[in-house]
Amino acid sequence: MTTTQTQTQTQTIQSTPKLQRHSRLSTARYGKDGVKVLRIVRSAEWHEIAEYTVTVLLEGDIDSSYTEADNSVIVTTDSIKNTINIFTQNSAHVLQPETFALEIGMHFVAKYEHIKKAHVDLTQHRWTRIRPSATGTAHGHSFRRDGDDKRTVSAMVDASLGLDKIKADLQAGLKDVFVLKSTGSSFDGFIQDEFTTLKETQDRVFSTVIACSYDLKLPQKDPECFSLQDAVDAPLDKISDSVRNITLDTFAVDFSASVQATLYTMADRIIEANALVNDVSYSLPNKHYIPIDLSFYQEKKGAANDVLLPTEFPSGLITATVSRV
Ligand SMILES: O=c1[nH]c(=O)c2[nH]c(=O)[nH]c2[nH]1
Repeated sequence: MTTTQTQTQTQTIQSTPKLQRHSRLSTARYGKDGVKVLRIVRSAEWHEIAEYTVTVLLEGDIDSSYTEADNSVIVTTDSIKNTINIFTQNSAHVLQPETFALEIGMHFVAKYEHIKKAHVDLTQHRWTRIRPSATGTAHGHSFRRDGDDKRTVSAMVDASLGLDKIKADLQAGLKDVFVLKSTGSSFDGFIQDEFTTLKETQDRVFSTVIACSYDLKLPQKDPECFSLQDAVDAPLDKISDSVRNITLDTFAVDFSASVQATLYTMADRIIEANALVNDVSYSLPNKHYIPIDLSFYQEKKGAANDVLLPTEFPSGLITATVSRV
């Protein structure tokens, strides 16, 4: 193609009249999803590690990138990924997931004037120190993935009113905590009508994959403006441990009258034990294990329900948010 041909084509494209608009942009948020990082914090023989999957989404004066093909307002998602990697290397808070997420969010609203909000979601994968049998003590640099469950953080930094009036929303939680108790759970007294086939039971398997999220109300030195120090000063790891322990202890020890009742007890205890937590949400799928009828084979009819069929779907799904009174 000659230069003249190229120019003519370019002119044709540029002179295309703008289409009449039938819409407006209501909301827009963009960024990088699923950025995976492992940080090693080295100190002689003792290493600390943190593995995260991070999502950063930005909001602000970016509408023209959608409506006018104006890329001049775009901090590329590639740069967002690079920023996460660089903060993972340089941050003094990298081992404290809530503070780390807030720090990344603060960076984007401070660095780019037209970026008003940053949403940082972070999942922390479990690594626990191996205790070699020769010593019985925690090893300095060897770890094992002791479970699928993860710690979660969802941080939002809002500088819409200016950098001297920053607001921060912070939720933390856990997810993918797969638990099962083989007794200590009943379910009866529910509505009986022409749609009901479920039998009442005083003894059933209770299994669920726990997802829990709690809002954190951080005390602020300056009530008008959030600062990272507010997160540094808060006992965030202690709260996380407390939520995990209460959730697992309640599930294990309490007799369950229903998934709903167990959910409420867990959340109520978390609010009682943690002054900075005012709202707790749970999502508890009821993973049904259905007794397999072996009465055709067993000598004794109605043999104990010791063999069950694990079913993934359909599952019940019990959710709620519980708030401080
Ligand atoms: O704990 C339960 N809650 C329900 O709402 C329900 N529904 C159901 O079929 N089984 C159960 N179990």
